[in-house]
Amino acid sequence: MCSAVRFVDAEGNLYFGRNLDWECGYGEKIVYTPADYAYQPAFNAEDRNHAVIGVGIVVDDTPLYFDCANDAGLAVAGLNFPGYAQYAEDSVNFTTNVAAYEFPLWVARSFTSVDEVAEALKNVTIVAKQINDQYPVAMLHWIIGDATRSIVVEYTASGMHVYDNDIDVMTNQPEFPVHRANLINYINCTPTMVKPVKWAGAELKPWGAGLSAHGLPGDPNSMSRFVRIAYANAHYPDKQGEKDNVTRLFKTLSSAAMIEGMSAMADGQFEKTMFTSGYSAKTKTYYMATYDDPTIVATPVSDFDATSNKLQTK
Ligand SMILES: C[C@H](CCC(=O)NCCS(=O)(=O)O)[C@H]1CC[C@H]2[C@@H]3[C@H](O)C[C@@H]4C[C@H](O)CC[C@]4(C)[C@H]3C[C@H](O)[C@]12C
Repeated sequence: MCSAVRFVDAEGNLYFGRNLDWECGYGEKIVYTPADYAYQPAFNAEDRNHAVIGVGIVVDDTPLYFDCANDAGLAVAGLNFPGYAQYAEDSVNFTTNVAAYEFPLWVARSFTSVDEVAEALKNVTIVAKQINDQYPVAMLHWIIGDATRSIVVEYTASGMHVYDNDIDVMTNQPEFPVHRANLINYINCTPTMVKPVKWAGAELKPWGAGLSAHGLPGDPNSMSRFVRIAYANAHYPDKQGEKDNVTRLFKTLSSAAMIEGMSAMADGQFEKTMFTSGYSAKTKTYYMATYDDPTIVATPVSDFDATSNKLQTK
């Protein structure tokens, strides 16, 4: 399972992050793609050369991002969507064809805003092409955010779907509209302190804080995590400054984190939050903490050589 969130600080700067929940890692690191890197799109997409930073692996000199952001403050994350995602088997004439493995890179290299991405996606085919035989096509959907808004991109048997994401979170299956509609089941949940009530002759007093959110789902399944992280994100008070907003990012994501032992996958292995990562557009910094080391490591874009044309990792 994975969960993602977007919000802005009191000055309107984007913060965007995700949990990567899986049974194992892929050797992922912070990967920096400088503007002058010679990106060769898999098909006919053009490269508009934004510098990109994010979490991923490098395969055949190509950055395969799990999540990333660019110098314009546009961020994207891929989350599992098996059973629903269905990409085109081959490229389609007169459309921009993008391989699923390069989708986050293509988004972050090419655009400066969510509006621009949404416009371009009207004529995009996402193709089920592998980068090589070692890596199967990952069946994903994506959340894309900037300082103004976020969208969810789902490519299914019925083609491309781009949803306005007015709740600014995402998890896994099912489709975004089902998650969004399911929130209505929880609109009774509020963060207010419950007042004592009288039932017959009895005065019933709350145990303490939190009772007004009774019914908020606590389990790790995707729909429950969506509700929980949406609730956390919607009610977190606005914060000033980098430190408090990075705290907000990691605390909000921790509300949907997977703890080893709570949830086994089909192969019997437990899922856990392998890492939590996120981007601050205010300071152009990528942050990351892993399951085994919760220390949040900050990697500013300025740590890399922007004048080089080589991929750089940390
Ligand atoms: C496993 C990750 C998704 C985690 C997630 O959503 N888990 C949910 C579990 S569940 O189904 O809901 O149970 C996804 C997110 C990004 C994916 C990676 C990126 O797409 C980049 C490459 C793409 C290649 O095609 C495959 C390897 C890969 C390196 C992918 C491996 C894996 O599929 C990743 C790491």
